[in-house]
Order: sequence, then structure tokens, then C-alpha cells
Amino acid sequence: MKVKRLLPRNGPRPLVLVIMDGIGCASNTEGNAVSHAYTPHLDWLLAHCPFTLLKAHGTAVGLPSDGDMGNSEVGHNAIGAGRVYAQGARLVNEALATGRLFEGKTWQRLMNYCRQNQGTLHFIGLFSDGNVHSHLDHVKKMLEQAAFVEKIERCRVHILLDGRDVGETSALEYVVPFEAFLASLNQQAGVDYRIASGGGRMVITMDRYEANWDMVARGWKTHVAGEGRFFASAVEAIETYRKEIPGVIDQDIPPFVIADAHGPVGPIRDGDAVIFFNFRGDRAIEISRAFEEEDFDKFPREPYPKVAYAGMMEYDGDLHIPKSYLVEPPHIENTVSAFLCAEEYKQLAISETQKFGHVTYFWNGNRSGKFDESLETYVEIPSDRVPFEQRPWMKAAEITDRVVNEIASRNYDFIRLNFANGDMVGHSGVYQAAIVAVEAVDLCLGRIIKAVQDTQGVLLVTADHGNAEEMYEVDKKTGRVKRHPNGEPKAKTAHTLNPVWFIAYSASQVVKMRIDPSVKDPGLTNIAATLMQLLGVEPPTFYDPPLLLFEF
Ligand SMILES: O=C(O)[C@H](O)COP(=O)(O)O
Ligand SMILES: [Mn+2]
Ligand SMILES: [Mn+2]
Repeated sequence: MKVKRLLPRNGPRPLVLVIMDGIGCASNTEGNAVSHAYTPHLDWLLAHCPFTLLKAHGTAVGLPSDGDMGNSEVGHNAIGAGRVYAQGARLVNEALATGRLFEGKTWQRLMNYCRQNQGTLHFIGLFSDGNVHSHLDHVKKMLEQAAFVEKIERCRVHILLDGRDVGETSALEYVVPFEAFLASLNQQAGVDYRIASGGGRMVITMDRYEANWDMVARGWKTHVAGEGRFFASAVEAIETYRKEIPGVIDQDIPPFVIADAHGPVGPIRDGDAVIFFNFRGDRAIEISRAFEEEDFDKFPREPYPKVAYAGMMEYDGDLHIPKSYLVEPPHIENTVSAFLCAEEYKQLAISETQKFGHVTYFWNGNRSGKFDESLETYVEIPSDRVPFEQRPWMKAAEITDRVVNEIASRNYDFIRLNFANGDMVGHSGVYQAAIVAVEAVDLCLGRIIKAVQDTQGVLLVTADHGNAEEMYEVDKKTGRVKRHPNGEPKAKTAHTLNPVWFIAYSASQVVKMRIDPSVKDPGLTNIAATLMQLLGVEPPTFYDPPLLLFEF
């Protein structure tokens, strides 16, 4: 038998790729909801199939440094594109470092608009250094430029508290130094810059995939109308809510409006300019639509001021949202779906609402459209609208019902799906719920293995980054879990730096697979070429190499 790098075109079908969102691989320590869950099917795959570990964070997925954890955008971009692209975080850093951002026509237009109308410059976005959706350093650089160079007199910052990509109750670690930064800016440049409103990112403004427009409507009321509960400062708002709602974590803090004796300090009015400073698109598209679309019907915008609006990046390259942006996004082309459509392969992409765009929009390089209507089917199972720690099974069973049927129907050459559980429940910080989430995924994995066996297909199991395998904060110096004064472990809600599994299971008796040992330091970008070799299509030379070797 000879070793080959490509299966025949009419090889085993279907090829099924399961992305277990937020399920990474780490040692079996306290707080690892993946290793402590009962996962007989994952264990079986690891015991019987070739597998390797893939890098899913840092420079391997186009982020600025290897200290940057992975995330869904860069993870799915990397899987779908087959090679590393410099991602938003890095591109904005570069545009600011070179000054290109400030020379660009969008920045100039906004500054002129403000000056001509004597308007206020507003910044809205995720207020942390998580580097997944945004980075606080970017906002600070823009505020300095506005104050010292552009001489914009009045700025207002609307802060979305994180606690999801950074420590769960870390808001004051950002707000307090930022207030000091603004105070010194005000003093040195003689300007009037303040925080004007805010709230938890899972309560206002940052909905995604149209899962819950009410969040955006609440954000509009808070930032634009300046309506809501008044506080003298963001610190007072956060401290008050923490007292009133014991155990509340930053992402869930209710909205607040900063007001003084004259009322709210920074509602958005005619003649103002607004910059949404997130670089990542999924949670920035809806609020951008609310600002830009004339005939918008998702909620009544009261008021709807006439402003100059820009996003940090273009968030949807297909629908061109927003119309105006500060930094060019990566132009991700020749994604694996484009190649598979050119070969006339039939493809199914399926997930629930929370991750639907991940297997479609992110997978296709931040494009919402299909490459070929007649070949591609996209299925969205509506997500529950509850905190996911209350329903950790989420819609895994419903996704699996459909997938199992479609495998049996042999309608598709390639099926890709995303199970949201490990990630969405991982972000809640509730350990017991994360265990249930991982077990729900494993139960479904068992059904998919069976369906693949029945059709003699091929199953690949991987993830886009880690999360549920580290549910507690660990002290980097001692390596021990951090604890609250009462001894309870401190929950970790963010993604991780851990690698993810890549497991290849061939149900066919004829095809034997193994991991190609010559591929050094594999990462998520090696998956696209692997899909192509399994479907009998020579991968393009600009893709990172495929992971498998075959005997048949
Ligand atoms: O948007 C979120 O929920 C988190 O910031 C990142 O999670 P994701 O990258 O898995 O979507
Ligand atoms: Mn993810
Ligand atoms: Mn996540």
C-alpha cells in the first residue's frame, strides 16, 4: 500500500467537520470542565483515531502577539481561509502607529463635521484591553489626537463593560485609570472629555446575529437619548449595581447614564460625530445599522440625530456595513468554500443563532453572502434567549437532529457545524453548567459518530479556541487557582491560550489515515487544505499544508 496525500474525488462521503466552540485541551487541573466532564465519545475518538493539537491563539491566527488568546472571529477566519491573515487587532495597531488612521479621509471627515457643527465627538465600544473586539489603547490614542491635534473641545465616551474577554469583575481596573487619563487630558489640552454612559456588554448594544435587538434598543436609549438611571460617575454606577445585585459580573451590569445638575452629560445630538471603536464585526453590525440606515425598522430610534458615524473597521464586506470606517479590514479571499463551490461540491453549514455567523460569515472571511446558492445551504437553529448557564445544553440536540438526517440523506459532500455550548457557557463562569455543556456536546458527538459510521463517511472534530477547559483564574506565579476570601475559586469567563484537538475519524474500512509528521507547529490554518485533500481536490500552494496522510 502506498502513502498518498489526496483521497480520490469519489472518496468517502460525507465529510463532517464538528467545531466544538470554546473546547480547548489542557492538563487535568482544577476547573477544567472538559477533562472533568463525562465524555465517552471524545475519549473514544482520542483512543482510536489519529489526532494532533493545533495552535488557536496569537500569531498563529494573525493576532498581534502570542499573549493574545484566540477568539471565534480569528479562529473561524483561519479555518476557512487556510492561511494566516493579519487580523483587526494588529491592523488597527499598525494604522495608529504609522499615523495612517489619522490621515485617512474618514477620520478627517468626522473631525471636520464636529468642528463645523460645534458638535461633540462620541466614542462607543467595548471598554477593556481584551483585544478580541477592541482595545482601550486605541481609544486613548484617538482621544489624544482629538484633543491635542484636532482641537476637538468636547468628547464623550460610552463604555460597554466587559468581564467576558477579561476578568469577570475587572471593570474598575479600567475605569479608574481612564478617569485619571481623561482628567489629565482635560487639564493639559483644556478640553471637556467625559464618560457619558455605559452598561454590561451582554445587556446593551453588543448583540450579534440579530439574536436580541432589544439589547441594541436599550443601548440606543442609554447612549443616544441619555435616558435611564442617572449616576454622578461610572465608578458610582458600577459600585451601586454591585451592591444592589450581589454576584453580578461586569458583562451583566445594567445600563447607566452619567448626569450632573443639568441632566445627562452626553446624549448624542444633531451635528455630533460617533466612532464605534470595536474592530471586530459580529457585535458591531447591529448598532452600526441603527446609526446608518435611513429606513431602519428594528426599533423606534427616538431621537434619531443627524450625525457623522464611522466604525473602526468595515464589519461586513458583503453588505458594506458600516459605510464609513477608519481602518481597512483584512481582505480575506480564496476561502475554502470558494474552492469547494468551484468543484461543485454540495455543502451544509449549520449552527444555532449565537454561532450561526461563525460558520458562515466568519468562515467565509467576514462575508455574509454565499458563493453559490445552488450548492450551499445555511441553517440557523434559533438560540434560547436566556442566560446560557440556565440551559447549558443549548441547541446542540436540535443541530444534531438535522445533521444526523443530512448525513443519512447523503445530500451533501461536506457538512460543517458549530456547537456553541463550551464557549457560551464557558463565558458564564459557572463551572457546573460548563460540565453539562461539554457533556451535551459529547452526547451529540456520539450520535454524529454513529451516523458517520452508517454512511462510511469521515468525521473531523476540532475547536476554534479554548474556554471551558479553564473555568477558574490561575495565579501565573504560583500556578494555583485564585480564590475569593470565602475560599471559593475565582471564575474565569474569558477564552484561553490553549491548543485545540484535531481528530480525524474514517468510518470507511478502505481508507486509513494518519497525521503527517512533517507538518511542523500545526494550527487552525492547516484545516482548510485538509478538508480539500479529504474531498480529493489539490489544495492551492498558498494554503498552509494539510494534516493527513492516507493509505488505501
Ligand atoms: O463576543 C463574545 O462573546 C466574546 O467576546 C468572544 O467570544 P467568541 O470569540 O467565542 O465569539
Ligand atoms: Mn468561539
Ligand atoms: Mn467566546
